[in-house]
Amino acid sequence: MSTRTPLMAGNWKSNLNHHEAVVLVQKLAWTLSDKKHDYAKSEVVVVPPFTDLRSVQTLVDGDRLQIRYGAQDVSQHDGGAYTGEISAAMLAKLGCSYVVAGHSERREYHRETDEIVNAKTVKTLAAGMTPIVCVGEGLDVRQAGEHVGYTLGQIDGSLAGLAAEQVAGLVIAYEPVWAIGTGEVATPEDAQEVCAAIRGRLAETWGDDTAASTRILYGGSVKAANVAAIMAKPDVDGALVGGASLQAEEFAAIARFYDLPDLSSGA
Ligand SMILES: O=C[C@H](O)COP(=O)(O)O
Repeated sequence: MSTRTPLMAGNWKSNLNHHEAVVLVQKLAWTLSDKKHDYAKSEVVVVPPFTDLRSVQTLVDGDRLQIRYGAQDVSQHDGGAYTGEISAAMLAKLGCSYVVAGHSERREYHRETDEIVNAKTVKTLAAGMTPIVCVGEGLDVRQAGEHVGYTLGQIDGSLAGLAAEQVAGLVIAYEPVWAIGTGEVATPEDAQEVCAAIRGRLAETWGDDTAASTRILYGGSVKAANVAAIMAKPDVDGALVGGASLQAEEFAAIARFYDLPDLSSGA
């Protein structure tokens, strides 16, 4: 039986100022508390913009919330003369538990290569935080039937040179680009196919024990209405949620996937 604690991470992207961030985290915490959310059944993480992190830290620490938080990106450099960059040490000091590395929007709009994602992953680990390394194919690759090989190539490049214990502790998010923000959700079988292939590649490269420990998330138009069916798949350990994480009730329901019916089975 899997010992991987499910993880629900809400990537707010470039949404919500620091006042709005406080309101959303308060509502989320209250909703989860009201429903007696079991954090052992799913870990809940918010990933706000950099400008919100200090406010979220103050709220989480002050109210001793069990919600964790992370950053959407990190510099590949240690600090110094890199205007606009935020170093891993700065994020660790703010109490971040997680850092997203190589989200498809960074890969596409900021030309982040696997080498850059690898450097960011290494910096995140060195600073004592957990990387959420994103991979996933675009529509053209999917239509060509090359989605598995393409995604495994991103895994090889993004995780190159890491030790087995580092890979065991990090998180991978499989996000098919064609399903992000489009309302077009991959089927649970689509998600399982690629997540299982990723776990297989981890086993080949770092061994079975490592592969059994690494958490693999699915991302792309996840909502309360579809999360239970996706989470029923054996190699899917959680979700990286975009739009639906901006609404406290909806994200709380996603976090509580274990109480939702799996609508795909007709339940
Ligand atoms: O990081 C989150 C993903 O890009 C998914 O976004 P979405 O849930 O809005 O499709």
